[in-house]
Amino acid sequence: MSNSIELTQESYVDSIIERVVVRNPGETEFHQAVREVLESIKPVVELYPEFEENGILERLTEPERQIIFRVPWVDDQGNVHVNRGYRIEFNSALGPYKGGLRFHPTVYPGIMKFLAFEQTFKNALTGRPIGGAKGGSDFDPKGKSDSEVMRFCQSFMTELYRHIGAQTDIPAGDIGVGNREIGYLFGQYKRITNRFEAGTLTGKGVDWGGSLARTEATGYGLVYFVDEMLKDIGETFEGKKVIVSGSGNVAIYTVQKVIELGGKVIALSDSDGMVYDPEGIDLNSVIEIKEKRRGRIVEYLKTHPSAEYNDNSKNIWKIECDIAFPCATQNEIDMEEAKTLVNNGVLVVAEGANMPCTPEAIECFQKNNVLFAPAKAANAGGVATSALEMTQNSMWESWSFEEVDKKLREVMKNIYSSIKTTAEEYKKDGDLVFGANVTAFLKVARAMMDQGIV
Ligand SMILES: NC(=O)C1=CN([C@@H]2O[C@H](COP(=O)(O)OP(=O)(O)OC[C@H]3O[C@@H](n4cnc5c(N)ncnc54)[C@H](OP(=O)(O)O)[C@@H]3O)[C@@H](O)[C@H]2O)C=CC1
Ligand SMILES: O=C(O)CCC(=O)C(=O)O
Repeated sequence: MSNSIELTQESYVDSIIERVVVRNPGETEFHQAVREVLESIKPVVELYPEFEENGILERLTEPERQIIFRVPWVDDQGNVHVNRGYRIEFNSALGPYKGGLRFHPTVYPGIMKFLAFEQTFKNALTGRPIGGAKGGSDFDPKGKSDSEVMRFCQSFMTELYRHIGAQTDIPAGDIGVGNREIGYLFGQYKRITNRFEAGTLTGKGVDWGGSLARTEATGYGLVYFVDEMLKDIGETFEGKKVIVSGSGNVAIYTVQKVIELGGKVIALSDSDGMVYDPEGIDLNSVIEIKEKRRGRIVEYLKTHPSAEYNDNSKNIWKIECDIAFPCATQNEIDMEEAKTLVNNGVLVVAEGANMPCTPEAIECFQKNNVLFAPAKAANAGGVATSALEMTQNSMWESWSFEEVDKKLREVMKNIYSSIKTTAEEYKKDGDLVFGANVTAFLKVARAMMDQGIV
């Protein structure tokens, strides 16, 4: 009897993976994200036949709503351009849809769906009442003037506004969407709706409804998470050699917190290349180049001639380090980079970006006893602080930096301890990928069961 139940349940999970591949042809990142979650929760799904009876996995892998729209805009020379806009409202079992917007030329449905699917589980881990969504456009803000970015954001919001709201769907930033873009998006939302509805977007300017520490939150939260992992093995950041890929929002504030805790960051990158500074990266220069001037990381050499530059950003993983933080984009660490990191004696790999390590790379880290922190847990500090921004908005309050930072630290500590405990309960001690997937899945699945077939 128990054998037959096991067989049925196993084929249920496999059939859902197959179904996702068939129903979403060519969307490889989405297939990858679904496979990663479903394969790891398989033994748990087997324990609860009611999940199959209620079509939980069929519903969990199908977005509740997918919005695709035209975004026309005019450049500074008067030429008309047309981009494509997306909002994937994936799952609202735990609360209103919540997740960032990505503006990058590689954006297509496969990337939007993988991000929105992941966001559903990440948001569940934060302990805040938020569902999962993601959106964006194939628009490339690089090289565009502020006026062009403003006109694009206004056009994007002219369609998006009808789908979002503080109780419905609350977008925020992601790659290519920072404070500037959120400002333009919010301005247009306010103009169209005639409502100053602060809780509709997060990542706002601190003078008009934004939360202190939201800018820093993803990077700081990532480092707080790893600090907990290190504590468990009697270690700290003190004196550790650290590599951080990317040089955007997540990377910059990861570097800032690592330095504060005594670590030494020796390399950073952007999509053109990487810099290696054995003396320790000078963060103020990076902030000036990347955050203020929107320049290229190679410019670091102008003020730091002893640093080295390499025009292949993947080469960053060849540098020997104790802790690696991939904070740029999906699938930036494949098997080859993972093997190099392992051979160089890496102690911890923690994902700041969403899905930066391929499944083969994760397997390589886990087989070689590298402590591995999956994105949906380790980078959840950003969205958790967005939820704190929503709370402040609904209370018409602004909390101090210290207050928000303290809450962020508690959230990261709680995520670490809950996913670690889940892994132990299922005799998978130390497997934080399993712990994160199962903890989040059970929370979302049980809420879906409570709410009926919707
Ligand atoms: N912002 C947030 O709160 C959160 C973000 N994330 C994730 O973190 C990651 C980074 O986001 P964020 O920092 O906000 O984005 P930003 O746009 O601020 O920065 C992205 C950085 O990554 C670099 N980059 C992009 N592609 C590559 C590549 N192929 N190789 C090397 N570098 C690359 C960019 O370089 P260039 O300047 O050349 O474009 C840039 O430095 C994403 O995966 C995002 O989904 C996760 C949780 C929350
Ligand atoms: O703050 C948010 O709502 C979203 C952050 C985000 O996009 C992410 O966690 O990947």
